[in-house]
Amino acid sequence: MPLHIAIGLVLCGSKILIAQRSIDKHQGGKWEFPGGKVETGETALQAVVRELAEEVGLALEEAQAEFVGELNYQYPELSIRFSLFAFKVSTQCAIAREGQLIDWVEVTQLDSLTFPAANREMIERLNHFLGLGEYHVARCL
Ligand SMILES: Nc1nc2c([nH]c(=O)n2[C@@H]2O[C@H](COP(=O)(O)OP(=O)(O)OP(=O)(O)O)[C@@H](O)[C@H]2O)c(=O)[nH]1
Ligand SMILES: [Mg+2]
Repeated sequence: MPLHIAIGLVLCGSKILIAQRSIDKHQGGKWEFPGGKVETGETALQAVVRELAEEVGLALEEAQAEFVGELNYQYPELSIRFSLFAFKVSTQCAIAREGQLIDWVEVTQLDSLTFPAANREMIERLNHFLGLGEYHVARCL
């Protein structure tokens, strides 16, 4: 059974909230999107709202979430199913409640930061969700 993780893609204008994973954890020291394990009896949506409150002090409502998608990723040591939810917020009022480093970065700069391997596809899904995917320039006849 894969581990089920709920991820919050918290957007404020063109920026997104990221946090640094503590060094002693799986994929420690890398950047992450806030989120965590879906607990027994909880939906992924309930989990993401809880994790965003616990980790970065955001009081969000389930109704504010926009479902972005699900993705599976197989680390050599761990198989994970991620449920991705976007939240559009109007102020950057997150606080690092677990002593972690947090930052708001341009979505277009995510590619230049070090994330766990699973995040490559997560970022692609996010870009697609935001309409920032690949554009095919129409050729004029
Ligand atoms: N939160 C989060 N986890 C990620 C991301 N990318 C990624 O591979 N993961 C992996 O997904 C799992 C998430 O676990 P977590 O450490 O956030 O779980 P949690 O908040 O419940 O923490 P806990 O272990 O302290 O109770 C980890 O194995 C982590 O390496 C990401 O962007 N955000
Ligand atoms: Mg977490």
